[in-house]
Amino acid sequence: MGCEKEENPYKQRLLVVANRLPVSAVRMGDDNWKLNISAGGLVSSLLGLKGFEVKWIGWAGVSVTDEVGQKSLTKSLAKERCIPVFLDEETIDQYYNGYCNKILWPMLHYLGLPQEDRLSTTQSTQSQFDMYKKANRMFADVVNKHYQQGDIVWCHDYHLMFLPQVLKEFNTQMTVGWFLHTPFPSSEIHRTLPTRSELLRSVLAADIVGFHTYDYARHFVSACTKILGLEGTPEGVEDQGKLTRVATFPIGIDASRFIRALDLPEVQEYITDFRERFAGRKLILGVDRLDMIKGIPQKLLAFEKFLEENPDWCSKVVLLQIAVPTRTDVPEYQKLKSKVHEIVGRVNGRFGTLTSVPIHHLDRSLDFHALCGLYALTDVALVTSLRDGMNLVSYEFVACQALKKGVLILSEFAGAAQSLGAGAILVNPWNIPEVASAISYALNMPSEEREKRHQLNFMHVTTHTAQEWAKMFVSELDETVVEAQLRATQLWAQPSLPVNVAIEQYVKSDNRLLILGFNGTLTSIENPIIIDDQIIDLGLSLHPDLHEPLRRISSDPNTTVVVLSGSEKHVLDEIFGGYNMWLAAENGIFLRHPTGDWMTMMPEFLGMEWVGSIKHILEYFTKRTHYSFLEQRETSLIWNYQFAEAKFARHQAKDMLLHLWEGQVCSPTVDVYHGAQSVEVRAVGVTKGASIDRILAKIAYNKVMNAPINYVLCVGHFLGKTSIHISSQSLV
Ligand SMILES: O=P(O)(O)OC[C@H]1O[C@H](O[C@H]2O[C@H](CO)[C@@H](O)[C@H](O)[C@H]2O)[C@H](O)[C@@H](O)[C@@H]1O
Ligand SMILES: O=c1ccn([C@@H]2O[C@H](COP(=O)(O)OP(=O)(O)O)[C@@H](O)[C@H]2O)c(=O)[nH]1
Repeated sequence: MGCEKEENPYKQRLLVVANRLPVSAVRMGDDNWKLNISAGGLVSSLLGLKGFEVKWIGWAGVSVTDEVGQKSLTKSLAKERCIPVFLDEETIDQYYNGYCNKILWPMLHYLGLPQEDRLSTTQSTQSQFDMYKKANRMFADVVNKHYQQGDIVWCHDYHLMFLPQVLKEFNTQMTVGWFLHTPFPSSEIHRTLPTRSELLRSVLAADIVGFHTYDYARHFVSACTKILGLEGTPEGVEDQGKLTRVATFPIGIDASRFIRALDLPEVQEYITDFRERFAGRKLILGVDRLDMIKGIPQKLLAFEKFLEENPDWCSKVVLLQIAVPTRTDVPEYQKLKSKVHEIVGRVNGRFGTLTSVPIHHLDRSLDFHALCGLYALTDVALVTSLRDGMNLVSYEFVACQALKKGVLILSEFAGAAQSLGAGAILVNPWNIPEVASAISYALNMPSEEREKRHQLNFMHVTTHTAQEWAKMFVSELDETVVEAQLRATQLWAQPSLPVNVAIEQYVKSDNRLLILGFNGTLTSIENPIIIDDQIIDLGLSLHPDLHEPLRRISSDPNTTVVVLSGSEKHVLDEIFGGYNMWLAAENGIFLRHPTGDWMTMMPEFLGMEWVGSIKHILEYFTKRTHYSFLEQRETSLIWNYQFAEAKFARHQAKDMLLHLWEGQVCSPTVDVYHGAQSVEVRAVGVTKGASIDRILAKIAYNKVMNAPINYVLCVGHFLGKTSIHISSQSLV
C-alpha cells in the first residue's frame, strides 16, 4: 500500500473519503479476506500521498451483511489504514450502479441523461437519488465516528456530492474539502439534472471545491451563478457573505514509483517477454477501463481506417488494448463490451493472417509490473477519451518512456491535454480520419521530434506529481479556512463606533479631518421614485437635519471636511457648493478646493475605451429588467435595480456579473462592484481607498497646518451591506 504506516503525532491527519477504497475485498472464508488493489485513476493517485497521516474511508467493493464478516473485514482493512463503509446490495444497486453510474457519470461526461420513455424510469430515478443521499449519510456516519478535532476531511468525487453538507451539519468547525475527478460540464448540461440545485448547494457547504482544470471550475461557478443565483467571483462562489473557494488542482502521478519499478527484475522479465512476443512489430497501446467515455470503439475504428489506408503496415503493427472491466452490473457497460468485441472481430477478420491479428484485445486488468513493462516497450500510446477528467494512463506511459521516447496520441477532451498538449499529438477522437493520420504520423515520426516531445511531457509528469497535488489542495484548504475566519471577523464582528470616545477625542483634538460619504450617508430620501410606471429622478438631496451641523463643522478652522462620493461633480456642486469643504467626485477622481475649481486627480485612469462594450451589456440587461436603469458617469457605468422585481433582478445581476467577469478575464481594464442593488463598472483602481492618499496630499499642500492632524473620522456607506458603517481613528 502507498498509505504510510508509521504513526507520527506531528503529521497532519487526513481523512480521505472516497466511494472506493484503494483495496477491494474478496471473501475467502467466514473471516478470511483477500485484498486486491482497486483499479482506476483516483486510487492510483491517492496511493501516492506522502507527508500526511492518511486514513481512508470508503466501500471495499463488496456487500457484507453478517457481523462476523464485517468485524473480520474491518480488522483486515485496518492494517491498510482503511475504514469500511458497509453498503448492502440494494444500496449499491441504487446508489452506485444507479444514481452514480447511470445518471451522474454520463451527465458529467456530456452523455446526457437516460432518455427512457416510461414513467417508471422517472420514479426509479427519484428512489435512486434518495438512496444516493442515504448512502452519503452512511459515509458521513463513519467519518463522524472517526473524526478527531484538527483532522482534515477530504471528500472525493461525484459519488459524494451530498457529503460536505451532511458533515457540516454535524460539525460546522470541521475542515472539509471536496474534489471532483471527472469533468464538470457546461452549466447548460448540469441544469438538465432534476437534482441540480440540491447537489450544488451540498457541495458548496465545503470550504474548498477543487477541479482538474480551469474549464471545469469555470463551469461549476457558472452553474452556481445561473442555477442558484449566487455570486461568482474569481475566488469562488459567494452566498450571503460565505465564500466557498473554487480552485484548480490538476492531479499527477507518483512518477518516481514508475521510474523505479522499471529496474525491478519482475518488470525486466516482462519487458523481455513482451519484446519477444511483439518482435518485428511496432506496439500501439491502449489502457482503459471499459467505459463509454474512453472512446474505445472510436479508437478501433481509427485503427481500422489506418490499416485500410496503409496496407503495408498490417503485418508490422499491433494494437494492444487492455480493457479493464468496470461497473459490469450496469447494462450500458455490458452493451459497450459487445460492441467493442464486434469491432475487434471485424477488424481482425479483415486484416488478420493465419499467424497474426492486428488487434490484441484483453478484457482484464494487469498487475502493476506487467503494466510498467508494457508502458516501457510501447511505441505509441493511444488515448481517445470522448471526455476524461484527467487520464492518468497518459502520465504513466510518459513516466516509463525515458529510454524509448515513444509518442503519445492524446484526445483533446481529456484533462491531460491541457498539461501534455505540447508534447503529445492532440486529436479529436470523433474525427476518425484525423486519428488514423495521427497514428501514421506517430509511427513515422523522426527520432529527434520524438525526443523533443517526450522531453516536454517527461518534465511535466515528473514535476507535477500526486504528492504536489495533494499538498497544494491541503495547504489551500488550510488557507481558505483561516481566511474565512478572518473574513467573518472583519465582516460581522466589526466593533461599532464608541460614540462617547469619538466625541471626547473630537473635543480634545485641534486639527481634525472628517471624510464623509454622500449617497446613503448624508442623503434624505430614496431616489429616484416611481410614479405611474415611470422612474422619476428627483436628484439626491441633503438630509434636512444635517444642514446646520455641517455648516458649523465645516466653518471651524480646526476641522477639514471632505465629502468623498461616487456622485458626479455637478451633483456635489449643487448640494455642497455653499459649504466650506473639499469635494471629491466620482470616487475621488475629481477634487474641488473649498473655494476653487475642480481638478483631475488620476488622469492616467481616464482611458475609457471599455465604455462602449460594457455599456452594451448593461443596456441589454436594462432593457430586459423592468424598472432597472442605467447611469453613465464620466468614469463609471452603473446599472441600478433597486426598483425592479427583487428576485428576478438579482438573478439578472448574477448573469450580468458573469458576462462582465468573463470579459474582465480577457481584458483586465475595469473593476466590477456588486452593490446592494446595483452593479458598477469603473476603470481599474478607481476606488475611494486608492484616491484618499492623493486627496490628503493635495489638502496638506494647500492648507497651512500648524500641527499634525490628530483626529480622523470616516463615515460612509459599506458596500455589500445596506447598513451604514462608521469607523474612527485618532492620530497622534
Ligand atoms: O470506482 P470505479 O467506478 O470502478 O471507477 C474508477 C474510477 O474512475 C474515475 O476516475 C477518474 O479519476 C482519475 C484521477 O483523478 C481521472 O484521471 C479520470 O479521468 C477519472 O475518470 C472516477 O472518477 C473514480 O471515482 C473511480 O474510482
Ligand atoms: O489493469 C490495469 C490497468 C490500469 N490501471 C490503472 O487505472 C488507472 C486509470 O486511471 P485514468 O485516470 O487513466 O482513468 P480512470 O480509470 O480513473 O477513469 C491508472 O492509474 C492505471 O495504472 C490498473 O489499475 N489496472
